[in-house]
Amino acid sequence: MAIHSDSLSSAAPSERIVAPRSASPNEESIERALRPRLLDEYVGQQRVREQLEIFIAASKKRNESLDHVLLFGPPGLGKTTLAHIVAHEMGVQLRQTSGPVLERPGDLAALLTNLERNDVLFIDEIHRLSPVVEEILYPALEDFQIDILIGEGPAARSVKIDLQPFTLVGATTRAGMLTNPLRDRFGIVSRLEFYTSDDLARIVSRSAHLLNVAITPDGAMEIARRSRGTPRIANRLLRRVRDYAEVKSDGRIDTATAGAALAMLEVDPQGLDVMDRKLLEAIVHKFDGGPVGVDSLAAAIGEERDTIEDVIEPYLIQHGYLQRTPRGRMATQTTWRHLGLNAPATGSGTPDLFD
Ligand SMILES: Nc1ncnc2c1ncn2[C@@H]1O[C@H](COP(=O)(O)OP(=O)(O)OP(=O)(O)O)[C@@H](O)[C@H]1O
Ligand SMILES: [Mg+2]
Repeated sequence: MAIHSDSLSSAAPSERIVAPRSASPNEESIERALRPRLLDEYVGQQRVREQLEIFIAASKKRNESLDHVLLFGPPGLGKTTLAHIVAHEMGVQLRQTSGPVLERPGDLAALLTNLERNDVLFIDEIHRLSPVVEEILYPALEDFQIDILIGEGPAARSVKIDLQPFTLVGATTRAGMLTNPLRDRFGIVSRLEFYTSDDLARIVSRSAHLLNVAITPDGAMEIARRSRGTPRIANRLLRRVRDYAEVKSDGRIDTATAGAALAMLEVDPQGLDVMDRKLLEAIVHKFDGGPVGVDSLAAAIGEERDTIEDVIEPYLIQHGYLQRTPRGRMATQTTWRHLGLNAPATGSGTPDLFD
């Protein structure tokens, strides 16, 4: 199966300015610098924030580890950020790993046995844990114990090891790909939503402040509106707009500079970028508006299926540009209009549900 986290960074020619995945080590270090450290600084996601605030306060009061937390939602919405915040608010250390990195049961056992009381173990891309590693995790999550096999062949015996109580924070873009036994072991399951423009404008202003960039509230809103509901994209657009403003004017970002810079970056006023338009145009022009299966679509635009499903599609579906039906993906009236086309009359493949 394709590894979606790599598909974008390796696909330099089609690297999207609004691709939510972090593209480079350089960007990662900037992300770290912009990452809020406390729940209070974490903008938006009010429901998730309120829940965590209560559960964290209660566990601290009882001096217990926080219940295991599953965070899911599209890339760039703040899952890693939230995992770090949980550890910070709990006043404990965070150990970080990811599903594909944990190849053998011993890898996980080593991590688990090194945890200190109430620590947070953060497993990113937890849907990609191998079944043998997942097996080790079950008793660890339930009873803070692991069973490991020592020796080989007939002399092999299983030994129980007690662990310190800890909190697993799992993150995934695909909650549907988690096995039921694993999902059932999370006491707190939080779904992150796309951010509103107001929330993103606050994030842009905060980041601008940290980066020492002068920006007007309107300029921040202009960037926010075109960020596909995603803080990672908002921060990335902010940096590119800053470059533009420094070269083309006095460095200050207002509506006009933001608009001009974003137009240059081919992010349209609705925040859709080249890849979004390519996908929508393929459905409309090559498949008469659909329905078209995701594999055919992937082949038509030269993208991985996973990238379409994880990265491109969720936002388009939520904003009514795309409809997912049992027979495949379909363009909507909004899509035709967005591409400056007249939608075909009802009955020719485009649902009229949206008008
Ligand atoms: N609620 C928030 N408030 C302020 N900034 C945020 C928020 N959420 C995310 N960010 C910013 O967006 C960037 C990306 O967030 P993060 O790395 O946590 O996303 P993610 O959900 O883990 O993505 P992925 O699925 O790719 O791992 C962070 O560096 C942070 O600066
Ligand atoms: Mg992450």
